[in-house]
Amino acid sequence: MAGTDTRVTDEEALLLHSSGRPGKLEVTPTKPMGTQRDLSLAYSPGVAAPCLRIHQDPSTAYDYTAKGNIVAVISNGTAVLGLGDLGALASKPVMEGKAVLFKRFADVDGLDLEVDTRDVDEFINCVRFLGPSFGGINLEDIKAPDCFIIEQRLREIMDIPVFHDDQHGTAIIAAAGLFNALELTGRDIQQSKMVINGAGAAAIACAELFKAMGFPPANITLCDTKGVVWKGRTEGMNQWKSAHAVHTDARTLADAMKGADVFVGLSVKGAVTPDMVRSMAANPIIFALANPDPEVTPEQVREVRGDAIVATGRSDYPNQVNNVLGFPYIFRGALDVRASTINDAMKIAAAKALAALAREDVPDEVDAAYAGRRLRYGPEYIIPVPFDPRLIVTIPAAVAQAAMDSGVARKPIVDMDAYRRSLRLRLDPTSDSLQLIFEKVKAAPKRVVFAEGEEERAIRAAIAYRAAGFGTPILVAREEVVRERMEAMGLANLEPLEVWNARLSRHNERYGQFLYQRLQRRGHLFRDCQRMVNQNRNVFAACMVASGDADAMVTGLTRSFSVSFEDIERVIDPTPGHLVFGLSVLATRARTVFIADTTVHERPTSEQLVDIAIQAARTARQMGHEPRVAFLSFSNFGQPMRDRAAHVRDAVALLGARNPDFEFDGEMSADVALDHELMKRLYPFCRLSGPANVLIMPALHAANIGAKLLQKFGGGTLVGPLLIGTDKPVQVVQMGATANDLVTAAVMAAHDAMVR
Ligand SMILES: NC(=O)C1=CN([C@@H]2O[C@H](COP(=O)(O)OP(=O)(O)OC[C@H]3O[C@@H](n4cnc5c(N)ncnc54)[C@H](OP(=O)(O)O)[C@@H]3O)[C@@H](O)[C@H]2O)C=CC1
Ligand SMILES: CC(=O)C(=O)O
Ligand SMILES: [Mg+2]
Repeated sequence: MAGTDTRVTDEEALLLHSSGRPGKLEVTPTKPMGTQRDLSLAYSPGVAAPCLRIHQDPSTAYDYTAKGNIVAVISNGTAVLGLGDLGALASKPVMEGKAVLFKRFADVDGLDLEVDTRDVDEFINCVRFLGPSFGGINLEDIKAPDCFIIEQRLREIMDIPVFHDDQHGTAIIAAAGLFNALELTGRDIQQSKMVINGAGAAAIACAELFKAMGFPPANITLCDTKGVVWKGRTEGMNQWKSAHAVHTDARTLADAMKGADVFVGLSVKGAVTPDMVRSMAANPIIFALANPDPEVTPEQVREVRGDAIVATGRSDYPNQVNNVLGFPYIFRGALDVRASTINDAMKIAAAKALAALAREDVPDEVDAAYAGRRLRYGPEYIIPVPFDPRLIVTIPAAVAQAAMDSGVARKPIVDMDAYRRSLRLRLDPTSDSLQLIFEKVKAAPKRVVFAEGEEERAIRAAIAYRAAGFGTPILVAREEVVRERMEAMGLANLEPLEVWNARLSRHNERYGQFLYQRLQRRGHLFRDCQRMVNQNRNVFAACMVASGDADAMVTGLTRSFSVSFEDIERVIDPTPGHLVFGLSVLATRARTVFIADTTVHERPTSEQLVDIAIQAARTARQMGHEPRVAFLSFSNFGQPMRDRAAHVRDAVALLGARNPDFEFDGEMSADVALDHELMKRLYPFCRLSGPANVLIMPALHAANIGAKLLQKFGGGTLVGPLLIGTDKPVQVVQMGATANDLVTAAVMAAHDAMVR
C-alpha cells in the first residue's frame, strides 16, 4: 500500500507536540513594535482613532482590525474525531491543528476556542457574543444531535458565517470523491445503493448532500450503534435520523451491506468486517472515513476485494477524503466577499470544483510532496491531495463566485482575475514577481519549442503552457511517442500538440545549410551539420528559433547545463556586445533578489562583472523591479584591503565611468547589501537608496553557493538560473526541473522574445 512509510507512532506525535514551544501555534504581530512611536501608533494614544471610527461605522472593523481574516475554531470536545467525548480541554490539539491548517492552506488566521460545557444553551450563549471578534465561526467535533441545534441557532443570531465543519466540510469532500468514484466505476447515481455507517453530524450532512446531488433517498440506508435506521424504529432515534429512515427488512449493518455499491463510514474504528466488504456489489466504493482509524483498513479491503475504490480520512493512504480539503478554502472565499453565511450554493460549488480538479493533470511539486507517487485521476486518486497548490486558487474563487451569484456577498469581487492572482500570492511569493511577466506574455502569446519533446515533463509543460494562454508550444519529438505518452498519462482526449520530428522534418535541408554556413570554418562538413540537425534535438530546436520558425526554446531536462549550452552555441551567438551568463531570481514574501552570474563565468574579470551588472539590472527592470545593484565581496569599501577583492572594486569604478541609469555600489558584504539600516549606519556615503536587489557575485562558486544557501534558509523560491545574453531567446533548465519549472522557463523565454 502506497504511503505506509509515512505512518507515525504515538511517541513521535507526543514529541512533536511537546518540543520547543508546546502546542502548534503562536500569535505574530503584523505591525512594527520596535520604537516608542510604533507603540504610540499601534497602542495608546493612536489606537483610539480606529476605535472611534468603528464605533461610528461598524463595517470599518474589517478595515482597521484583523476581524476579517480570523476564524474561530470552536468545540466542546463531545465528538473528538472518532475518539468520542473527550471534553473541551482534550480537544485542544485537534482545534489547534485545524487552526494551523487554516493558516497553512488558505492564509486564514485560525484561533481555537474550547468551550467547557455540554449544555447546548450555555454553549450557544457563549459563542453568540463572540461575533465582533471574528470573520467566521468554524464549529468542530460537537456530537449529534446537539451540533444541529447549535449550528442552526447560531446561524440565525450571528451575522457572520457559522459552519459546522464535521457536517458540511465532510459532506462537500465526500461528495466530490463520490462523484468521481461513481464516474470511474461507470455507475448511474440513480441506480446506486449506498450504506452510511453512523447517523451523527457527518453522516446526516453527507446523506443530505448526496440526496441533493441526485442519490434517490430510498437507496441510502443509515446505520448507527443500534443497527439500521429503518422506518418505524423507536430506539435511539431523533428527528434528524427519522428524516433519513427507510423502509427495509435489513436490521444490521451486515444485512444492509449485501449488494451495496457504496459504503460511507462516519462512525468508529473497525465497525466493518471483511465479510461485509466481500458481500458488496462488484467494484464497490468504500469510504471508511472514521478518524484516526477507519471502519476498515485499505489492507483489509484488498485482502478480500481487488476491485474496490477505497478512501479514508487519513494522510497516509491514497484517496484522503478529509474536510481539510474544504474548510480552509471555503472560509477563504467566504471571508473575501464578506459573505453573511455559507449556503448550499457555495458548498455545491466547492464540491464541483474539487471533483473537477482531480481530473486535471497534477503538477510535479504535488507528486514530490507525496514521496514521488504519480498522482493521476483513477481509482487511487479520486480527489486532490491537501498539498496541491491549485486548491488555494480554485476553491475560494468558486465559493466566492457562488456567494455573489446567490446574493450573500456583502463585498462582491469586481475583478475575478485579479482575485485569483491575489489568492495565488497568499501562498506563493514568486507569483507576484512573475505575475507581471505572465500577464504580458498572455497578451502577446509566443511559439516556444520544447527541445526534449518526448519527455513526460516536457509534454505536461507544453499542455500547461497552452492551457494558460501563453501561446503555442512545439515539441521536438516523434508523433507516435507523444501520442503514446499522452495516452499513458490519461490525456489522450486533449487537442493534439504541435510536434516537429527532427529526423523527418522538411526544414532539415534549410537548417543544415544554415548550420554549415556557421560551422564550415570550425572543422565541420555539410554532412556533419545535417547529422547534427537530424539527431541533436537541441541543435534542431535552436535552428527553429534562429530561422524564425519558433520564437524561443527551452531545454535542459536530459543533459547537463554545459552540454545543452554547447549544442545551442553551435547555432546561436551571444547578442553582439553582450555576455552570456546565468541570473538566478530568489523570491520571498518580503523581497525579490537577482543573483549573477550563477552559471557561466567561473572567475569573471572586472570588465565582465560590469557587463553582467548592466544586463542583470536591465532584466530586473524588465521584470518590474527598479534595480539597486551591489557588487558583493567579503570586504566593505576597502576594509579589509585584500587582493581578492580588487577586481570587484575595479568593476565598481569601471561601471561608474559608463554612467549607468541605475543605482549601484560596492564592494560590500552581503549583510550590508541586504540590510539598508546597517548600510546607512556604517556606510552613510553608500549610494544605494534601499537594500540591494541585484547581487553581482565575485565568482561563480560564490554565486551558485550563495543562491542555494539563500533559497534553503530564506524559505523563498528560486527561479532560474535564467540564461541572459543569447542573441535569440533560449532557456536551459536544471536536469531536476519539474514541469512547472519548465513552464516558467518557457514563459521567461517568451517574454525575452517580446522585449527584444
Ligand atoms: N474524514 C473526515 O473528514 C471526517 C471524519 N469524521 C469521522 O466520522 C466519525 C463521526 O463523527 P461525527 O459525526 O462528528 O460524530 P457524532 O458523534 O456526531 O456521530 C457519531 C455517529 O457514529 C455512530 N456510531 C458510533 N459507533 C458506532 C458503531 N460501532 N456502529 C455504527 N455507528 C456507530 C453513532 O451512533 P449513535 O447515533 O447510535 O450514537 C453516531 O451516529 C468520526 O470517526 C469522525 O472522525 C467526521 C468528520 C470528518
Ligand atoms: C477530520 C475531522 O474533522 C474529524 O475526523 O472529526
Ligand atoms: Mg472534526
